[in-house]
Amino acid sequence: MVRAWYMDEDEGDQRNEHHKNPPEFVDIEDLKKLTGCEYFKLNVATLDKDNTLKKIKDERGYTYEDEIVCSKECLPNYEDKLKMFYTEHLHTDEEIRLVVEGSGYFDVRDKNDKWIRVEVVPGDMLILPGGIYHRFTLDNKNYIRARRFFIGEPVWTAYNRPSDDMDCRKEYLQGLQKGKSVRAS
Ligand SMILES: CSCCC(=O)/C(O)=C/O
Ligand SMILES: [Fe+2]
Repeated sequence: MVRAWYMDEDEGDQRNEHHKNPPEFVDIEDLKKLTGCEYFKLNVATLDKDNTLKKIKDERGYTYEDEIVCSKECLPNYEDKLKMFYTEHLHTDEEIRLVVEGSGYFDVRDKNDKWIRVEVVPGDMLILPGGIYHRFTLDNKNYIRARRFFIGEPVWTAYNRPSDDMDCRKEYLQGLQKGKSVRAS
């Protein structure tokens, strides 16, 4: 099962786990309520043979798909990209990632603006709603390979915080208050 926890305030190495003392874990139902993030566990070995991924894609309208590899060797402008990923930002649309190899951390702000760290490993499909403030970092193993999905033509634009006046941000916050799942704007 995916692991998620509230982060400490330590400014040290972003690739460490950053647990509070004592650790405060967040289960998947609470993650959804607190952030609007959705999660599916898939079997990487049978991904293209079983119907689970296809069903999710069809139901959610994901028509675009590609793959990203984050490693020194494979990611052009590696250092700059990683800095960009770890700068708090939002997107107008969902950010959908399915990890197929390696691992990393997505940090998402909860409804009280606290950081929750979500550890992603192979088989984890994490869906961040449009309008949520978040960031991503590799862990100490420095490698992740993930499939990215999108509804229609992909838009990767990141809007750094503060972007509170954006419609997608306002809609996200309204949806969160009503306890609704928030999707793309
Ligand atoms: C594992 S995917 C790399 C991170 C990324 O694509 C992104 O947009 C972070 O916000
Ligand atoms: Fe992002």
